[in-house]
Amino acid sequence: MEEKSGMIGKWLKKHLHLYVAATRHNFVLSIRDGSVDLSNFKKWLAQDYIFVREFVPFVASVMIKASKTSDDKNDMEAILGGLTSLNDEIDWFKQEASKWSIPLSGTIVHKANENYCMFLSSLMLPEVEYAVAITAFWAIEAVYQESFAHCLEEDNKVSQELQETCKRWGNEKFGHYCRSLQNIANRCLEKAPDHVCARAEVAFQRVLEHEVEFWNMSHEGVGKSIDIV
Ligand SMILES: Cc1ncc(CNC=O)c(N)n1
Repeated sequence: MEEKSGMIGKWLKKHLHLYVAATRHNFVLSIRDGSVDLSNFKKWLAQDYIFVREFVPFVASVMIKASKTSDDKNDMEAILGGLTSLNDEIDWFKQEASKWSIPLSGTIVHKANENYCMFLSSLMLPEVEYAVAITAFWAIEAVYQESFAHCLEEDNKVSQELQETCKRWGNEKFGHYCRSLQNIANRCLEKAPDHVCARAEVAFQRVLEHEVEFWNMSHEGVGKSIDIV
């Protein structure tokens, strides 16, 4: 009998080092302690805008899988809620980019970003089970929620101009949303056959690895990027 925290609770313990690497990355800690280099922040913002635009069809594909396979109609509605908030999010990125005068069009896609987006595409394939897709979706959201909630803890030294970014993902409402995704994923995993659970666990680890690479990229030069026409 799985303990209350379910399969994901077990994986969070088993892969704690990777989860901490993704949610307490030096880039995140530098935002929290106010030492972040603004040029690194701007690099991250421009790349994340590209990522979120690729994330939208991925979330739509999870919603389609939910509509086809889930036994609980709330799943699709929860995922639809996430999709609609991404609509506001893209507008927010455009406003932030103009505030920082970051030209969004023509941004060179960094290799780590391109790899992450290719991973998202692989999860959109119809043969990828819903339990695998919803686990990856939860993990992607949870990494940002945990990272930016950490930045908002008391005794943080986040600069005034970065407060809004931290609040975007670090707020309690998004935290509640991530917990609802976690519950949906756990319910799916409880019912999934072992080989599907194994695939979901691998997807969870891959998300964490890609998130670490994504944070790393804001430290490196743009050298390792490629042109996407
Ligand atoms: C690289 C990455 N991972 C997770 C998120 C959070 N989800 C949508 O906003 C994000 N924006 N970017």
